[in-house]
Parts: sequence; structure tokens; C-alpha cells
Amino acid sequence: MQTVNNSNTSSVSPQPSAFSPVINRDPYLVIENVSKVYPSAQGPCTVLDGVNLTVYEGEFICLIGHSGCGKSTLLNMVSGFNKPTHGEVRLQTATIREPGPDRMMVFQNYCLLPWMTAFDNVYLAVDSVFPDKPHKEKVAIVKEHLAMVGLTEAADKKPTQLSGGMKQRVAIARALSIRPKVLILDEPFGALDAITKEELQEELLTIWREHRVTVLMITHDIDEALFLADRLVMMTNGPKAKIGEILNIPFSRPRNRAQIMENPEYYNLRNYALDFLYNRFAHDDE
Ligand SMILES: Nc1ncnc2c1ncn2[C@@H]1O[C@H](COP(=O)(O)OP(=O)(O)OP(=O)(O)O)[C@@H](O)[C@H]1O
Repeated sequence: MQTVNNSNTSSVSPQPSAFSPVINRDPYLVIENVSKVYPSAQGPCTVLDGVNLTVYEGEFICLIGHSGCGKSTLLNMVSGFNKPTHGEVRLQTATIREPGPDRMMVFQNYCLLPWMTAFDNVYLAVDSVFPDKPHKEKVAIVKEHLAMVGLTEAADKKPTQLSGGMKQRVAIARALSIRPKVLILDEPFGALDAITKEELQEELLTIWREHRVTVLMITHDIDEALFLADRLVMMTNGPKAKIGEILNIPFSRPRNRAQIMENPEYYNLRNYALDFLYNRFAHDDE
């Protein structure tokens, strides 16, 4: 089993896994020496302390860690909705200072506009990023992306008429319709039942392969991370959370869930991650 201990902040650039379908080996997204201090009633609270991570183009990265350790804070600094107190985040060498259409987020609670149909929710995003494209072309982009997530028939339905899985499909179609470089997913399948979750994991892998998008995804589910990721980034507990270790996930692609679960390495990795979370960095509440 290949792990990278990142607790030494000088190890900025662990190489991508040999099994990872990365597009090239130049650093693509770089989180460099990032710390975040929030004000609190008890004084300044350092949530993240010296986080370093280099992501390569086309990688699928999962991030795991106990509740409150700062996973969303970290990914919000990639999206540009939050800023590091120290350090910086760069995409293709440009420092990230604000949100932009090259980095799209998908959240657990879908964030769809309830008064609009699935079609209009996606169209709104396409129209705001490509205002100068002809209407016909924008409609074609929306249709292509709704078809990609199997929602052609549901295009005219509003969010209240869609299941949780369908709403998350719309959110994914919306995020990808504007062709981001990085797709950031914050526990996207956390509210879904087990069967829908597995279906969406498979669909996400297909879309990721076809779009060649770089993915950063927060999850609390180790099995989900082992099925999806090239690398699993495991965070230590906050305050002053860091990246504790990074696991390279060596399963070849395209992945087959049944085959992976027959592989003894799956259980080695699973036990290693469980030990990290529940013994070495056990949460006080658990
Ligand atoms: N805007 C803010 N101001 C002050 N404190 C904040 C702010 N945002 C987050 N925090 C605190 O920072 C810590 C990390 O929060 P964050 O949401 O990043 O953790 P997380 O690992 O994503 O948690 P979860 O898994 O529960 O979503 C928490 O203690 C939280 O209360």
C-alpha cells in the first residue's frame, strides 16, 4: 500500500499515483502552505494550519476527515468563496482570489432555484457564462448536459417534482455545462439512499472520464472514496488541521465495484483509512 505522509509541510508535491489517468504531470492546482484563522468568541481560531496539496490535471481527489476539521473551508478556498489567511491556492499558476466559472461547486443540498424547471436551472448557468453565444447553441448545450445525466424526459419539471437523485443530476449537469476546469463536490451524495448513491457514483465516473475534468470531492464515506478517487486525502482533526496522509488508490480504470470489492487491497486500504480516522485521529465525540 502506497501512502504519502504529508505532515511535514515541505512535502508539497507528492506525485500522482502510477494508476491515475492524469493528463500531464505539471502541477495543476496547488494549495501552498494554506492556513485559515476565523474569529471566534474565544479569540482567533486557527482551523487549518499549513496545508499543502498539489493536484494534477484530470485527477480525481477525495477528501476525508472528521466533521469540523475544515474540509469545506479548504475547498471553498479553491472555489474562491473563502480566502486563506496565509498561503495561497493557484490554478495553472494563477492565484485564486475570487469565484470563477473555471471552478464549479456541487453541494449536498442541490442549490437549485425552486421556481425554475431543470432545463431553466441549467440554462441560467450557461447564459450567465456564455451570454454572447446564440440562443440555439445555449439550448443545445443544456440539452446535451441534461441528456448526459439521463434527464431529457424531466427537463420541464421543477425541483419539487424531482427525486433527490434527479435534483443532484441537475446540479451536476449545471456545473459541467459551463465546462469548468475543476469540479468541486461537497458531500454531493450524502443525502441520497444507498442505491441512488451507487448509481450516481457510476455516472460521475463516466462523466469525469468523458469530460476530463479535475475533481475534488469531500465525502464521509470511505467506500465511496475508494471506488472513485485516484488519491484519498485524509485530514487530521482541527483546530490546526493538516493533511495527515494521502492514500494512492491503485485500482485500474474503468472501475468495477464488484471486482474492487474482491481485491484484498481494498480491505487493506479501507482498514488503513478507518484506523486513521477512528484510532489515530479519533474525534473527541466518538
Ligand atoms: N465563517 C466562519 N466563521 C467562523 N468559523 C467558521 C466559519 N466557517 C467555518 N467555521 C468553523 O471552522 C471549522 C471548520 O468548518 P468546516 O465547515 O470547514 O469543516 P468541515 O470539515 O467541512 O465540516 P463538516 O464535515 O461537518 O461539513 C468549524 O469549527 C466551523 O465552525
